[in-house]
Amino acid sequence: MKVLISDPIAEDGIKILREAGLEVIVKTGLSKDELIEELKKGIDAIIIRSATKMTADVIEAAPSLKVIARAGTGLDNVDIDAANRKGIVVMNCPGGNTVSAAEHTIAMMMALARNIPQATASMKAGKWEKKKFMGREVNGKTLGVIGLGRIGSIVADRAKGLKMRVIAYDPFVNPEQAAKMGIEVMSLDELLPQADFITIHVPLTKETKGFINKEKFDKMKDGVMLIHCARGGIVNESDLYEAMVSGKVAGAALDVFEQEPPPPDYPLFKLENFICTPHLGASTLEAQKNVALAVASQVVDFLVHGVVRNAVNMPSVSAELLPTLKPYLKLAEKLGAIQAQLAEGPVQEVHIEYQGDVANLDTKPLTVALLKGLLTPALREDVNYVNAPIRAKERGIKVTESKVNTAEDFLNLIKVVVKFPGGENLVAGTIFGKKEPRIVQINDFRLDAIPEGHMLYLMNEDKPGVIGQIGITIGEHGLNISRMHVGQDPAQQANIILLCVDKPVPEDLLEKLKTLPPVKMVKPLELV
Ligand SMILES: NC(=O)C1=CN([C@@H]2O[C@H](COP(=O)(O)OP(=O)(O)OC[C@H]3O[C@@H](n4cnc5c(N)ncnc54)[C@H](O)[C@@H]3O)[C@@H](O)[C@H]2O)C=CC1
Ligand SMILES: O=C(O)CCC(=O)C(=O)O
Repeated sequence: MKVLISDPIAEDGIKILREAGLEVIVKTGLSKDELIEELKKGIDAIIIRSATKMTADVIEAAPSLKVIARAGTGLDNVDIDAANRKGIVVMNCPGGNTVSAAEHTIAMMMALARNIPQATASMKAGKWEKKKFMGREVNGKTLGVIGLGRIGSIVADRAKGLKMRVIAYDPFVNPEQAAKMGIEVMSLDELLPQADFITIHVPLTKETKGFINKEKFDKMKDGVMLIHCARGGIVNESDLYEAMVSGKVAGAALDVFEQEPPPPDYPLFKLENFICTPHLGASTLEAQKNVALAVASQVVDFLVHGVVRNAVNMPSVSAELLPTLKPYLKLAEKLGAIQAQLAEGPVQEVHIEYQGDVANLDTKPLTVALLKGLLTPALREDVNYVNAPIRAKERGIKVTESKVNTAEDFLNLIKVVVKFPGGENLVAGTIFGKKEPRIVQINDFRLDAIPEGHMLYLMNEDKPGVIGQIGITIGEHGLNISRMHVGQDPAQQANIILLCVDKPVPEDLLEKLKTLPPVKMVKPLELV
């Protein structure tokens, strides 16, 4: 078995791979064509960090590749859909570099506040510009943390040690749990004008791409300082440039960039109050040792022992059980994803009831798949089929399960109740035939819906002409409806409609649908 290491990892990891009898080829800094050539030489596993881009065409061109392993967290450089199509396992090792990334953030904040990089450059140029580099204390200042996950929480903890007031925006965290850490969770609109320093720790997703833009800079306090060590693309860098030139932002520290490395004429390089590092958040001896050891032992477990750990696209189930569990795993993950997208606030409790045939199976992997579906909209690649229960626990989500031998009107049923502040939702699904997942209940509404692709969930008054009105509005926005499921609740004189559409639902269509008088509620659901 051959392992290609295409980005530098610590020697300790390479040693583990060799000791397990694997042939290790270390070739870093490859161009795309060189990478494809290497992969064609019978490579079974590739170990990458952030520089190697595993795009669809690279993955397609790799004839024997079985696993893509990320020595670190972020998987935005891997086309997971392309890996799924080829049955390639994608794994990462989240957690190993968390402390390093958090410490780097604090280092950037202090360097920014005290002009350390600029003063170093000035002294090395033979100057002594004591007056020029007047700094600021962080003591007593407000730090706004956007994304209170693993890294954000450690940054918050360290900032409290520096006697800062810490406020946070993260719609998926439990505010009570954050309050125990002395962190006040609030809306972004409340956070932006209050923070003296803002630090970003969200993953790069469809929702967070370009998230920190002109509109957000305009709402920030005058003279705010921004630290960004999460992922390039979250901050709109040309809007940041404008905000710095105008003086709105007094200083910015970036570790990650829209383009890595940035082009030589990169505008932000021209600004004195801009400091930067070349994606060094995880570059410590400790983090690199942690992730190299973790990634190497995961690759050995997979190639030598057939055990999958920390995969983002495959659950850990034995080969014999997998065919029976597979349809239920898919259903459970979709139920979790629907619940996440319907919840009107951070999820606090999940109760899963397995009924009928499915109650007689090992339901542990199903609960894990469900939690993965539930947490993926918030955590993306940072949640996988192994760590989903831990991540749910970390976020203070109470998970309970029960089993019943009979399944109401079905042979099998998975019923999920999710509670969030001020409400709860029930979603139930079944497997029709041997493998077809169906959603059969949402709250009081009975229906029969195939959960897949881009969907729209609407609740409307049950009266003539409404469905036509909705259909016309969707058509006017250029979307094609491929399937429609209607559920009725005569008691409430209301319908729910689940529509499958051919592309993601644009914001303006959602806004337009909300203005139709019979429409009581509308939500997009992504079940790709
Ligand atoms: N600079 C570097 O070398 C490193 C960078 N990273 C980056 O840091 C990111 C964060 O890492 P972790 O803290 O381990 O991830 P995490 O998954 O523990 O935390 C991310 C947090 O962001 C929140 N979130 C998601 N979408 C949001 C939104 N739209 N608005 C507000 N909050 C949102 C989630 O609820 C979660 O609490 C990673 O995704 C990775 O891109 C990670 C390691 C090293
Ligand atoms: O491997 C690195 O240097 C970057 C780490 C990182 O960004 C991650 O783990 O998401």
